[in-house]
Amino acid sequence: MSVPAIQVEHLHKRYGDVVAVEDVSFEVAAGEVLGLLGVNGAGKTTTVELIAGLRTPDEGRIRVLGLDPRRDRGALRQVLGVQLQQTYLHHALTVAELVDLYRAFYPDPRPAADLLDLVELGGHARTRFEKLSGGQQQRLSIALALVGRPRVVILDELTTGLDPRARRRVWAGVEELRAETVLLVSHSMDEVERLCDRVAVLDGGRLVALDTPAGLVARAGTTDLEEAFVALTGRELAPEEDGCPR
Ligand SMILES: Nc1ncnc2c1ncn2[C@@H]1O[C@H](COP(=O)(O)OP(=O)(O)OP(=O)(O)O)[C@@H](O)[C@H]1O
Repeated sequence: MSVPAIQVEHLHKRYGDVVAVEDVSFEVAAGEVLGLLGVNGAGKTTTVELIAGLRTPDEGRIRVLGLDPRRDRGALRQVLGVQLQQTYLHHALTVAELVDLYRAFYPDPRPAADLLDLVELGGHARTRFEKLSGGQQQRLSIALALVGRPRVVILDELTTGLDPRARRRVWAGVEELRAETVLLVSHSMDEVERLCDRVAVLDGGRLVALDTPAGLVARAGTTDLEEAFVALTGRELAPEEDGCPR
């Protein structure tokens, strides 16, 4: 078997008295799409920020394509693409200007036109970021995560707050990344069912289950993933947490 793209071993992270991540271990195979599913505060964002080298673990070992995210930051930046929850993009720049800015960071960036086509923003190259809709801003942040042809992509809250049509367009874009390894943070059952090979269920900072969507359903003895999630965590995802307005 090939070396995993991401290895996380016995990861711990606290913020003061708050235990955000507690003894979490998992691996993501090269080419796999792994979902991180959990309610607000489950530790998903902290976990991916640790993997991206944006935070330092209190304990534990992380490797991304064999690189240590803190020690090998420069090398990691060339192989990892990250779309995190908050965007810190310059609101007065246009879509094309932002893409060009990001392209300058990489030796062999994707062509700007290909990126904008992938996220269906080709017609908005001259639009300022602040004038884009929420869904368009989200799609641009995904395009920017892919500029450097990353081998590993982290997508956090991919479609939260988007309408159903925008969600489907974003999902279609992610499905085109099949050659890459993807770590996808989500609140949404239909999103992980559609996109993920396996799903890691986090609750209270702990990994409570890791399996295929069908495997989680079988293990919980339920009929669907939503029921399996409730059975595994004792919690329900609130309607506003699943990214799909009702
Ligand atoms: N910078 C911080 N300082 C203090 N506590 C934090 C910080 N970031 C996160 N936490 C706490 O750590 C815990 C895990 O938060 P985290 O954001 O990782 O969860 P999450 O599963 O990503 O939640 P959400 O779905 O709301 O983004 C929560 O209790 C949160 O309040």
